[in-house]
Amino acid sequence: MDNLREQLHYFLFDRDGDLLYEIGAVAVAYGIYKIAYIILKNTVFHPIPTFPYPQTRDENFKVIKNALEEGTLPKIFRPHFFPGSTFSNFYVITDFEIMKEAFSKRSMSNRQFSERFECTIKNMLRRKDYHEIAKSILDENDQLLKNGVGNLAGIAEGRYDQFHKKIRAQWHDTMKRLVGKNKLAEIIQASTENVCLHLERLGSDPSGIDPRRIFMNGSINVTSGLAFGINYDFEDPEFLKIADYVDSFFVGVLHFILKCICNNALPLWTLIKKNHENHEKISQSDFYNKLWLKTPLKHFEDALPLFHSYVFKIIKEQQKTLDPANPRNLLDTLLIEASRDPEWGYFTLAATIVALYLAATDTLANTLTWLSLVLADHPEVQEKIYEELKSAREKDNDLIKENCPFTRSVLLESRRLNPIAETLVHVASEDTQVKGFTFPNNSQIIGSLAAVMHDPKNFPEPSKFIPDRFIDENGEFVNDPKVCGFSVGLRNCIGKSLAIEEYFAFGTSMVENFEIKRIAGNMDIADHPGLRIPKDDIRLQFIRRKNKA
Ligand code: HEM
Repeated sequence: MDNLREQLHYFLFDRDGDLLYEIGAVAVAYGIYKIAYIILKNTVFHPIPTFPYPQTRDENFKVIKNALEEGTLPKIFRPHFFPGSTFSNFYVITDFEIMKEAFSKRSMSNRQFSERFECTIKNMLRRKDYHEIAKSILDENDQLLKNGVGNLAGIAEGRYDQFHKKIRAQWHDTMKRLVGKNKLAEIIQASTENVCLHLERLGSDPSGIDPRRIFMNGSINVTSGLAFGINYDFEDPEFLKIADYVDSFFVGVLHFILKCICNNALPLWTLIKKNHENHEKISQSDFYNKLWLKTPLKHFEDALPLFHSYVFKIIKEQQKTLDPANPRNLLDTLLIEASRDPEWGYFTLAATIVALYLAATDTLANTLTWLSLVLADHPEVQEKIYEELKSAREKDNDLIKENCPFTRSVLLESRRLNPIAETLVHVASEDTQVKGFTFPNNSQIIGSLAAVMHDPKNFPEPSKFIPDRFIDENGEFVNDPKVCGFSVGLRNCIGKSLAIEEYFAFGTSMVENFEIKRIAGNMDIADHPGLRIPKDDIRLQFIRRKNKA
């Protein structure tokens, strides 16, 4: 013991040399070792390679396509958006089987949502006097008002938990009920007629139009039909208001998501704002809001109370005639649920309906716009569809899908050739094994649907438009699940079957009623940060057919 004490004394005080220097040297060596360890672990020894994944969809698609052609696209990779992402826990899956297995797991079916996300939303609601708005419209004794804001994770947010499953179940129940009563077909038919009316009015102009706005309106109207049972005329001032809210949301939604991500990712939590007399705490969210104040984020945050107020007014109206035994539309179903489940607060309910408007609009409008472009380039395909629809109608005036194999093949091929979106971000809620690889807890995962649909292993000559790609030797249409534009698994697109119905109805009426000609633009992809969509210089002419089918 004495020996040890002596040795320590010698080491610290008696020998030559500067102790601080030595401690410093050890610390630096340890630091270098740690950095080298992290770099090597995340590069050379990481089981998943990094790969470029540009932000804008035009660049992104180019990179993915090239890699698929060269056979160099990894089945899973970590995107290098910027150098630091080598160390991030972000993954992109490009292989269909891996994606299917991953997204069928509950632990891989969450969205990003956290206490900080909730705070961002709460702060926004506070700034907008949201509670006062709801109070001024809804009745004082309204159960919805008593429930408060409710669960802040709407239909496209939050964990894959009991509440999320309930929302999905209620949506699908409503759909089934409406299909059973033939209501859904009526709603879509009414919108289809409106779409054709406007294509004729505006699209016959020889200089052509970008038809997106008309398709967007068609989709907005279907959502209004489902949610509230209202079929608007596209020029109705109430309808124009909704279309305006939807537009404002699109201008700002990416900024809002960016703000939530910054809030979630950065360590900064509360700042102290000093003003002359007192110290006031401001949250990180308020701080970013000040930075973003004059940007499109403002459009988003300003549109939110307006859009929600609109929903509150309809709620108040609809409650007067609500029959709990006989829900007429989605809003009725949700109001009945809110009367027994306090998680359904006024924010949850309005946000769910607004999310459906948003999710349904841009996606479907651009899918239809790609279809119109493809058809414009292939007049012979238009004619073949036209003839098929004509004879299908002769058999049965209601268009029975089974009688239209070629049409269905073309519709599916256009969706395959022109995928609109990748999946939203999925978040792992625990370490999860998928085909031998462990996605760590909290990792974020995107499924590249474009990669699956353009992989030559899944679809030979994937860049070619092959109209009868999905017709078998007996002339029957055969669906292929690898055309997976609605994603796969537990968190796939909730509106998939509705979108397919709308796409069929709008697409077939377009060909039955018009010859489509391209006047300007091409198939180039816009430099959009979220969706893979045509550029806005496209112009198409819709010439009314003389012998309508
Ligand atoms: C052609 C049209 C559409 C396409 C290509 C499309 C595609 C997608 C995709 C790729 C996702 C992400 C799935 C994932 O992260 O795994 C999604 C989610 C979603 N879609 Fe669609 N969609 C379309 C139309 C619609 C329609 C018409 C509605 C509703 C009326 C809708 C409602 C939603 C909702 C609510 C989500 C979020 C689901 C969740 O987080 O649980 N979509 N959609």
